[in-house]
Amino acid sequence: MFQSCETVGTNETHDMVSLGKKATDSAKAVILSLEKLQDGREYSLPCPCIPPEIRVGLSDLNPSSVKLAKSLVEKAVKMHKIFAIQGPYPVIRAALRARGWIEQRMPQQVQQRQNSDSRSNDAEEDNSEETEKEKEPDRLHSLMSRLVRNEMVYFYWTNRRDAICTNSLQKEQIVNHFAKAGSFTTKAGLCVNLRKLHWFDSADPDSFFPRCYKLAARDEKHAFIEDYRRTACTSLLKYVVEKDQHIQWNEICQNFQDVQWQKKQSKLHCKPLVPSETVTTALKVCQEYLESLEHGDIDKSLETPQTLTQEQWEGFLNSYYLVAHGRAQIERSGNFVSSCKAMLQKLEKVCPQLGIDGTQNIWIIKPGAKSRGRGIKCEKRLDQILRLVSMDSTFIKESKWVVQKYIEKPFLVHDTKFDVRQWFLVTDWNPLTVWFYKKCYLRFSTQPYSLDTLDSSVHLCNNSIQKHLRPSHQRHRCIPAHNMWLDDQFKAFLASQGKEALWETVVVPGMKTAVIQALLTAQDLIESRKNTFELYGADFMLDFSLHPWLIEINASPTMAPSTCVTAQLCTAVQEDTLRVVLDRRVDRSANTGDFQLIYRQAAVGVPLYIGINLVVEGIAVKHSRRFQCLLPPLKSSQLPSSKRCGAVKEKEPAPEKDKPLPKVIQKAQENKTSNSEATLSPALPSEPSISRVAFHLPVTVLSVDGGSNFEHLSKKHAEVQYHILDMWWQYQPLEKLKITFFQPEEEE
Ligand SMILES: Nc1ncnc2c1ncn2[C@@H]1O[C@H](COP(=O)(O)OP(=O)(O)OP(=O)(O)O)[C@@H](O)[C@H]1O
Repeated sequence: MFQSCETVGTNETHDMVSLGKKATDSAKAVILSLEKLQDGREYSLPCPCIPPEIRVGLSDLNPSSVKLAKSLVEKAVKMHKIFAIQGPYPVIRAALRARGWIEQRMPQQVQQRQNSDSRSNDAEEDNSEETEKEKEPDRLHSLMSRLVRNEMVYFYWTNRRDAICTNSLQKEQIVNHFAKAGSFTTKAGLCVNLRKLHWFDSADPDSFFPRCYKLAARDEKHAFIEDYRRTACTSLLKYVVEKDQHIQWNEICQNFQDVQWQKKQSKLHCKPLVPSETVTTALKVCQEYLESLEHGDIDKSLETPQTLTQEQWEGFLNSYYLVAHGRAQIERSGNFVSSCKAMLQKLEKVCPQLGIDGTQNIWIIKPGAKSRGRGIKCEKRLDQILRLVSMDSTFIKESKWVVQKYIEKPFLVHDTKFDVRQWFLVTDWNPLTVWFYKKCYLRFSTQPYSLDTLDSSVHLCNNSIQKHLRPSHQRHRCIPAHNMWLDDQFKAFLASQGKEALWETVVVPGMKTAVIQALLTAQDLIESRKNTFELYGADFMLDFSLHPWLIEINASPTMAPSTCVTAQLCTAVQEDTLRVVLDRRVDRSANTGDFQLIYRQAAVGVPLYIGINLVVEGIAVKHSRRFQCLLPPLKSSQLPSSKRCGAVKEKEPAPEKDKPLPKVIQKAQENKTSNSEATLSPALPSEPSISRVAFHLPVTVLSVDGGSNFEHLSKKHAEVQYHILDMWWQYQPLEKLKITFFQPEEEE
């Protein structure tokens, strides 16, 4: 289970020693528990890390072993301790067995399917060696597995949700995947969902998630092109400012008769000159963008010509490429330095991502639902980006490609790029309950960071890519050959730079906030189920000021002990997950290891069910004859006395389609004002008939209190709104929902 490292520095050696010790300790613990087992005092079973000599072999299966197996099975069945695992998770298996659980083997096909699968998690990176070890027969466990083959499984750990049939799950069965998590565990899902953040939090997703577009959607493609062009403008301004600083520095060098500099200068003079209008155009576009953010463009008529025509944009981008990628010079660029600086300062206040943009306008193009760096490419020219996705044959089929702004100025360790793998655990979606792992690890690139090449070996830090590459000779020797660091090693590095405090004040809080915000935006879409939990692996990058940027969230993050770093941390995170989801169920004060509860929503009370499905109360819009309700009316006598009201106006029921519509009381009162309000009191949120509620109100909904996902509320007719109510009720039962209607203009 614990593999040796290719190169281990002092720290790693220490880690391995402690790991080795851990393994021996756990073997000793198992021997002890086996000894206890003989006395019949404690039930605990050997785990796969036990040396073969103490494993129970076939010859050991004498009548007394069989008797022992039977009694253990009997006890496990009585205590509902039967588990099943799909995928290479020896740590989970060992930890469950140590708790007295007995495994029911999953059918062979389910186990095999995992290997051929290529979904959006990165679990397939897991080493086959572990799987081989798993196959090593352990006769006593095999016997017990056979004995429990017809028992109900109480704990499933799989690396894919569809490995088990979730429809037939009993309430008390625990599973490690929620349904519909793709809304934030796929690149396209995260890209789309984070835009809804304003409904849940005042935070701006642009402050922690690099802007991202789904290229297959026409409007998104258009938005991307606009973004690309605007970024070319800001990048040009940055270039002018940085160039000036560079020249100033070179002048200092020149004073010291730096020959190297002179050589470079002469080379530079051979480069083409780009007209200074390129900079004035960029400044103009930026100015207009600033005005549009302040809605200064709102009164412009649609006929007002755009800043640049398509052809002018092409001309501008060509000049920009010559400067930023070809290192051409800009005519009299020195004259624009102060205006470029001033414009960038203004933009900084309103564009939270200006800091991660460099001068090159690089974007990273990712297939929507793949993992381990497959199909990812960095590009810097607009035409190349668009051509890449449109020419790729998979693009036509795969409508989920996303293009994301590349973080051009990451925080580097000894000039090497890295990203951070951070785990978190969700144990409930309603109320949302999130556990953050206190430990994480860094994954380095094998090559020194440079924007002169856009090769994956430099820019993608996935272990599945980097493990095949030989580390560059230029890379600093502090970075180990296995390309990983524990968070503690990074903290030590920060300390050496005088930045130690930033880990606790900037990096960790930033990662926690990003995780919570990503989950909040997905909450309404996830199928919540009690006795379900899910461990996720979020990837972050740090910018030059150590601010974390969320790159993606993986369901079923890899647990492969591929290096000494992952061997240590993946083992720990799996054991701690079981502490949270199993030990804490029976003892609220149980040790949760390195998991820290960081978010728990206030519990949402389920309204008392009083036999009524839905109550609509409120003040009808003026001219209530136009109020049409498609719900079947209740006869007055059917109403509870408190709800009977002379003003109730019963409408013709809508023709029934396939199933009976819910009972609804509609209570409306005439009102003299043109505004109107209605309060809806939902019944049990699980009541399926809620989804049939439909209102046809010729009104515009102005505001909704207590709501969550009301994206479409500005739409004119409330038919759209019933769809929203439908979604909302499923996940967030509220006692009251107040909707303010606006009286529309009278129809002719
Ligand atoms: N916007 C970005 N800016 C800079 N680097 C990025 C960006 N997005 C991704 N990367 C780099 O590319 C790598 C792969 O990206 P990403 O995690 O999105 O892909 P993946 O194939 O799902 O990887 P995994 O399965 O390991 O999570 C990241 O680990 C990171 O090093």
